[in-house]
Amino acid sequence: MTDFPGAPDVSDPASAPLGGGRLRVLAAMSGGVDSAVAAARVAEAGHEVTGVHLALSSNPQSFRTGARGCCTLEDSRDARRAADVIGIPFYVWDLAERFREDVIDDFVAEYAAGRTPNPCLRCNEKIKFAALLDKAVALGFDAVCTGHYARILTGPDGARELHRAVDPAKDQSYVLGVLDADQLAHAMFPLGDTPKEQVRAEAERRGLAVAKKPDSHDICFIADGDTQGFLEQRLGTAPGEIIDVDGTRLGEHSGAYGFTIGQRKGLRIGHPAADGKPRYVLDISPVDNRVTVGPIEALDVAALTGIKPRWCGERPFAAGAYEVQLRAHGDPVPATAALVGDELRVDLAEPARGIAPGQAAVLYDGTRVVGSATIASTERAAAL
Ligand SMILES: Nc1ncnc2c1ncn2[C@@H]1O[C@H](COP(=O)(O)OP(=O)(O)OP(=O)(O)O)[C@@H](O)[C@H]1O
Repeated sequence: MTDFPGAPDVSDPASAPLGGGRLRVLAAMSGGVDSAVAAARVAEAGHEVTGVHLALSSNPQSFRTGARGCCTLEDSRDARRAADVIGIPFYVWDLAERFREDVIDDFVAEYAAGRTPNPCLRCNEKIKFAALLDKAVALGFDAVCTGHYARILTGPDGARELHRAVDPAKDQSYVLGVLDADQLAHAMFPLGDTPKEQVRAEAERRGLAVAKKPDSHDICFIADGDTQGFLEQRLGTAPGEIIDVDGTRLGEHSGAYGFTIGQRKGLRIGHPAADGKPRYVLDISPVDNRVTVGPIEALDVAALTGIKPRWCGERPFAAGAYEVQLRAHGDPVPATAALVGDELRVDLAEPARGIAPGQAAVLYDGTRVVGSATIASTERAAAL
């Protein structure tokens, strides 16, 4: 039915969440090349596709700083033009209020609490596969299709499973690890089998004007990339101390929230540490507004506890050996994982460096995403 590998065919059960045949699919179109090609593939495979762009900023012009953020007016126009080329109906839905509450306010609150959130994961959890999917299902759509790089495969028992994309540089399964079985049953990721360069070439062949549009950067609502400035605008300044692991005062900061575990650059340390070695952020304490720094080896973590564990797909979790990924672009680490009460305990087979509370610990069994939990605390590999 289609020339493109990974395109969901109407006769392929893995692409047919609700029993097969021609599906009514809502394609989430950001105005970028990935979601345009994803929508085109699903339409070409014979499904009935409607495009929707989400307006996620209440002031889209404010995102226009030259860098590519999300949902500028230009993005919305690009998405509409792509829908026209594909030949599908297109709408803009305003989810700015939900996005502000569930993603931006949460992002600010997490930093204020000394944690390092992942807003893309939060957006998938609360916006794309909650608010958007709920609305889609209520309107009679069978599935939501996005340009995420991940694969949905059918396991030996017939259950749908989330897997890493074949292009490791583009794999987004980490930020989709929060999806439960029901959300997975209504999701389509048609690009998971294709390297990004092929997606661009395909966009060109299909006459999509976004073929050469640059990729969006990490945090779409901070278009200039200045997270520190963004947080300072919302949280103000709160001068406090930077102290060494032994309690020595080394300098000061203008707000503990501006730091991330493992950070080295941007530390205003007035006095060198006693051992003369460079210092890295080890701990952020919003209660006493203190940032603790130490030598690089103090960042090595041997174990962690994750809260709010979620299992991706239908298979129940079983304690055992897995790989765990601890940040969006990090390498997976061999580990054993078990539930202790309602928390996930993960013991790493080798120490991992700079693990920040607030990030997700995503468990993998080979390429399959098993589930995820939010890192709440870590245990150092060696005593200082
Ligand atoms: N404003 C939006 N409106 C509708 N869908 C969106 C929007 N932003 C993101 N998405 C959907 O979520 C997917 C993943 O978002 P992400 O920000 O990672 O985009 P991306 O990988 O740069 O893809 P694209 O090239 O389509 O922008 C997109 O491919 C798209 O399907």
